Amino acid sequence: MGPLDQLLAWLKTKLLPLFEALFRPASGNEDPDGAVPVFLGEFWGYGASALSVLVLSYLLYKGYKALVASGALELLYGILSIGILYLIAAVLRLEFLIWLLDGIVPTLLVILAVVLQPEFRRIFVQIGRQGMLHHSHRNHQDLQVINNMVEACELLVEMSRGALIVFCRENMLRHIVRTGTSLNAVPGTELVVSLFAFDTPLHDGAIVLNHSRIAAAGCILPIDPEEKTLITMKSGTRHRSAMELVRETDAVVLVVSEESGHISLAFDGEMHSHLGIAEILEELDRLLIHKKERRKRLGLGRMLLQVWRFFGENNKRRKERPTQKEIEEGPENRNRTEGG
Ligand SMILES: Nc1ncnc2c1ncn2[C@@H]1O[C@H](COP(=O)(O)OP(=O)(O)OP(=O)(O)O)[C@@H](O)[C@H]1O
Repeated sequence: MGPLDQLLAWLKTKLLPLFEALFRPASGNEDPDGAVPVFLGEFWGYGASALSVLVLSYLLYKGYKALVASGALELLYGILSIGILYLIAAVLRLEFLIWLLDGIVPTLLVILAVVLQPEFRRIFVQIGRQGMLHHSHRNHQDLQVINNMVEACELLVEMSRGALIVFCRENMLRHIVRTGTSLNAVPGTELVVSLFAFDTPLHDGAIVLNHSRIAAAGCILPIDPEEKTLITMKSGTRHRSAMELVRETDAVVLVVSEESGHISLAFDGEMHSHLGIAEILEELDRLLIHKKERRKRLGLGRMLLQVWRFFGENNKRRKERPTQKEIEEGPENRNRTEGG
């Protein structure tokens, strides 16, 4: 008998009786299938209900997070409104309304499924990419790295170059990193400027930052060819791809426009253009740095200084910010108007 056979025989003699004992039905609480562990026998009824509630809560929580991250929260509000309407109709016994809703709701659901197909797609992409059992931890980014990236953006604006800088949060964006050239480099200002400022092979596409390292450069972000919202109609593919990424994932993206020299920040399904540098830094700090670290770093004095700087910059920006009319007219007309 070889050592493997000996091990198997030992496992059989030791473990089999243990398993049999474990899965024997509890006395007085006979389980017809005999599949309930004996030590759980007494509490199985409560345990099963608690487990179901836990699993359901977890699924609802994950579903809600996917909805928020996919920017399709309005969809949930719409469905909830119909549910509330139903409830009111049932409580007040509004027979006609109930009859009407009974007739309309199934058709409405079909129409919703067709019209909101892109939103549904995003929700499922979100769930698929994150995974239901994804461990929730915030991707750590250093304050220094954030400062470096914003500084690099400012330098690139001066050089009239564009850039796409993606910060990962919980989603590590492996599917995006795979499309580029792996770097695993320290994100220094000079390196990022060198990547985007010259027509080298890596200047096209995006860099992806993961745990305060540049995971890859030259990455391709997704683009929805059917996207036709106002922002995307006026923007080129760089801005559209950033929008699509923050709709599908929880990433935060810095976009430097080669054309206009604007630095925009995209996150949570929205693109924020016309932000001041202080506001961008403030937002990145809020979005990417762990709360505990921020609290530690920001003593009361520094926090007041930040608030002061934030509002100062905000006021200055508000004065400089173009009106909706000026945005629609475009930069050439604006300059002409300004010049008289
Ligand atoms: N899907 C994408 N993924 C990554 N990078 C992209 C993608 N689409 C475009 N880019 C980058 O954006 C660059 C400029 O694209 P385009 O001019 O269409 O965008 P834009 O939004 O008008 O930006 P800009 O205001 O800088 O001109 C491309 O050369 C490429 O480097």
